Amino acid sequence: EPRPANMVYLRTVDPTIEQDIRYATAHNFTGHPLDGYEAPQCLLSLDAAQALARVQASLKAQGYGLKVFDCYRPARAVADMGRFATQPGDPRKAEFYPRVDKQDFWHLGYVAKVSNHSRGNTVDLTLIGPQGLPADTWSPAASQADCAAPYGQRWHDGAVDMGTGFDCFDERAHTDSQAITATAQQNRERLTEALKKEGFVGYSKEWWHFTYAGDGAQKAVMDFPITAP
Ligand SMILES: C[C@@H](N)C(=O)N[C@H](C)C(=O)O
Ligand SMILES: [Zn+2]
Repeated sequence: EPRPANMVYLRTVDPTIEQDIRYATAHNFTGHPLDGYEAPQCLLSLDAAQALARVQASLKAQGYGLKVFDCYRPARAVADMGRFATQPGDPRKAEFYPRVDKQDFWHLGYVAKVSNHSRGNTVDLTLIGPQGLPADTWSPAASQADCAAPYGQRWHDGAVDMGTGFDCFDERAHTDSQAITATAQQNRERLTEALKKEGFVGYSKEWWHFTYAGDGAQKAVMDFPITAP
């Protein structure tokens, strides 16, 4: 399956949006790079990428910015997540899902059987800002800190305090959670408001997950691999 012409590299639309494509690395809830991520690149539909660039511009005017963790996700990567749940081993449980069994990700709403990410209009992202601690450099030997631990104690991804880390499968990651600090609640609101103005719809179970609804039509699921430009 070739890459459709309307699926573009976000870097070519807005090189100022930071990228840390976790599923191209082992620093994600499965502990391995996912099938189909041959390069750490954010691909999105042109409409979604241009809308995200407008969000970035509006956040920059406020002294903030975006960092994306996942964009287009090949269907084979979604299948890889499904296989992970059926196989023994939890190499990254202590960081990403210390209070949840991996078999429960689907019914709890943390992972989709068919993901909108595979339609090219959905993005996982966070907010960069002046109060953010500098990003740590990850290696497989890095110790695992609970993704819902207080801001100073969990993995520093370069973002401001969002209440939890990315892909933290925990009730504190629910967008409207009251079990996080007032600062983290304000940061979630700033991120959500900026995205909403440009047509992105959030997700109640994951503060980082947004789908661009501005172009209306439901898109087809795709499975071409993510490769270097
Ligand atoms: C796995 C997580 N990053 C995510 O995107 N979850 C939603 C529900 C999905 O899989 O589409
Ligand atoms: Zn997502």
